[in-house]
Amino acid sequence: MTATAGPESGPTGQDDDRSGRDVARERERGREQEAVEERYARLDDLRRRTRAELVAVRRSETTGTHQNRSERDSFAALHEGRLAQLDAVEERLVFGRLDLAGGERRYVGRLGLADTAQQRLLVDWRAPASEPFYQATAARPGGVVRRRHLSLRGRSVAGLEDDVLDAEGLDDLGLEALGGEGALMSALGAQRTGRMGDIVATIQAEQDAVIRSPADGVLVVQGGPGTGKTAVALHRAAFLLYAHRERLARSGVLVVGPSPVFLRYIEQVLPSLGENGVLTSTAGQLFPGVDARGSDRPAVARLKGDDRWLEVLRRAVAARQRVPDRPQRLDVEGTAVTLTPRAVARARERARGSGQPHNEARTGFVRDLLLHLADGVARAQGNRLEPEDRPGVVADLRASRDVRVALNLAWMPMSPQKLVGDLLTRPHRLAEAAEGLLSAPEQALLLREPGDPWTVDDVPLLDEAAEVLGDDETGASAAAARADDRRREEALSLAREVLDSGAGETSVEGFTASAEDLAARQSDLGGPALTVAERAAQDRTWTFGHVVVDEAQELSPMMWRLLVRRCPSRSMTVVGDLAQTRSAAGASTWGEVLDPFAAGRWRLEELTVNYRTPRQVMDAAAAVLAVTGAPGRTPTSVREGEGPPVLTTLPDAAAERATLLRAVVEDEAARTAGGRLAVLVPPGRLAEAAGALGEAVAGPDGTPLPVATGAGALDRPVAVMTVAESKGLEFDAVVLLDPAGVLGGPDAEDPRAGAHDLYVAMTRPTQRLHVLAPAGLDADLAGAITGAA
Ligand SMILES: Nc1ncnc2c1ncn2[C@@H]1O[C@H](COP(=O)(O)OP(=O)(O)OP(=O)(O)O)[C@@H](O)[C@H]1O
Repeated sequence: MTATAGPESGPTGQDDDRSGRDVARERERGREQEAVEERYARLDDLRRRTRAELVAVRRSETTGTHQNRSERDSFAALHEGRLAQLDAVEERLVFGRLDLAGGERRYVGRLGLADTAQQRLLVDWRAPASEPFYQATAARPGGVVRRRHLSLRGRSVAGLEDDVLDAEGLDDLGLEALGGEGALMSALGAQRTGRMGDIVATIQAEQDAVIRSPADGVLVVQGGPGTGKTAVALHRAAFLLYAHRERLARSGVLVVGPSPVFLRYIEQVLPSLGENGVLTSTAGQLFPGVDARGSDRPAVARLKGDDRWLEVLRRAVAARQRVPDRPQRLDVEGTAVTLTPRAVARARERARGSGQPHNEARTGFVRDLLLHLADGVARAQGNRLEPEDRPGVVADLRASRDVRVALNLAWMPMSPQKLVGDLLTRPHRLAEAAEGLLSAPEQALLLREPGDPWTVDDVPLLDEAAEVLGDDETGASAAAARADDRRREEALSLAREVLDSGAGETSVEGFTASAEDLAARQSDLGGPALTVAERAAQDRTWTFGHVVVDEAQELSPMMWRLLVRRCPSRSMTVVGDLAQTRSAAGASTWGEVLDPFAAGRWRLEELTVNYRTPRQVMDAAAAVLAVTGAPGRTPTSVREGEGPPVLTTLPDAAAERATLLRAVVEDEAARTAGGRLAVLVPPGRLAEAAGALGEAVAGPDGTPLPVATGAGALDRPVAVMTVAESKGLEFDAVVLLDPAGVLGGPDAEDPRAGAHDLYVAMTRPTQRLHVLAPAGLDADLAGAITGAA
């Protein structure tokens, strides 16, 4: 049962004419306004106090020791962080109220607040006490009599909506079910802004169960388009940070998304939930120092994602540990010594036997051979090598060019970039490592020009190579990492002492300064105060407390290996939709992907309701999947739309095509006045579409509406992008150019990929889809698009 009291149901005439019910509603809204104001007043008060504390810390004298300065900077950073969190919750601070059977009333909001007497004013949406707000139903009220949604405009209560879960338990108010637009519907009907927003006020029960699911193991969230997978994954990250703050503040949370544009699309969600410390990254950015943007052709991507590469890389490294064919004469300060294959083979055997990675094992290899050669130098000079002479002789050997060259040829120190780069650009290197593993045609496919940029598909190869190679600074960075760990431990115990003294108190739930927060800052002794996320981004060996992977169906087995290295605890949230897989290296079942590294440790949850795409458009997208031979389970749309997609035939002549495209875009822009529009195209049509639309189209009132492609597209009213770029995004209206072109590419060998691309494109709009197709479109496909099939 739902009752609403919003502006539309408010007073319409003179006071005298108001029905008793209107008066009751108005009075109720007034009461809620008071409650809301009290909570904002408390928030303002906390902001003032935090600001004052920050000023005091900044002004405080320190005795000037390194430790004191560091402590002061850490507290300053902590207050700054808290202030940012308090500022982030301004909008819709309070959005719900629970009335419980025993008479208790709980306000639910974006953070927890208590008054000066420690009486609870507001419950954080993530706290257990808020759970019934999302979970209670009429069938299972769980002690909830009424759930109230409050909608705010600024700090004013603009509307109330009640779910009466237990009419028996209700008191005097007696709001009747008006069945008006609920909070959810109005959230879904709102115009898009180009950026994803949070959904705290309207999380649905099936989504809430996923968000609050325990942190351990791999949670796979499978769901069709628009089911809120991305929203749920981000809210889950915020929930886990709340529920496990101690642990996660120190180890960090990583969110992996499909593209830089997507990361920009979601960038405001976590900060708006008061969480700033999460590292977001594309798969192409997961190897520090490399920012891979492009992908390989599907056949190449599939090959690079294959775990045969483990053996290829192992062999490629082994091939850099070489025993010379014959003895070599080396000049050491005028003395000739001989390096025999036997000596090299023995040293290699021992170094390999150490079990260390290549670059680290090299230290032992070199030491062995230098000692061996030192004996040779002494013998050549007719002496016995005395222990005290050894360092001098070894220094001579190290200075000898001949010795350096010989040792490098036998065991070359190597970077991952060099190892993988050589394999991809030098046929003989690849052949030597891939013999019997990759066929000659496969090897030919992999080869590319030297100097070509790294691709996303190269990233897991680089990371795997780094594992086999180890540190190339002969252990220097490992030692640095160990020193770092030591500093972190020291900082942690210092932070605990500081907190034990009571200096970190706050009355904001969930914002309690933890020793880990402080330690995370303080361990940057001497350097700029890096956050955990910033440090993690620079460190390939960083292990995160939790990893969230969006669009996970696209990742190859090699990429999964990389992710597991970043999160050995396997506390992961993996969201995706197998029906949207476009990468040739991606998944067709979750078991196939997850069993190799998390057998028995992953669980599947499904989301079944599409909150984005209107019903008629979703039906058409499902029909398209069916006729293109890639049927899959599709979600049910929660909203009715204006109608099925419109299909218009494109003329043959280029100029006429451009005119039509422009006219359609201008018409759609007029209908979505102020909203966001996307023109989605197969890659081969990007230039044509961008050229036809130019820098702007005419807006409804004649003002120009800017058009953009690429990274800037999200901020413009009209975005022109390929279907691949539109993954995970949404727009009020979509104009889809050339569906057969989308279907025919990108991978002729894998028709599934084209069908899934078309499905992705068709499910991006929240309002309308207009398809423009060249003449001769397959009749079944046309029927499916227009809903006639
Ligand atoms: N409970 C909710 N309340 C309000 N809006 C919601 C809710 N759940 C989802 N949405 C909205 O629905 C839209 C789709 O959500 P989201 O992008 O997370 O879906 P998705 O499953 O990741 O989609 P896709 O796989 O197609 O990219 C977003 O605008 C999101 O804000």
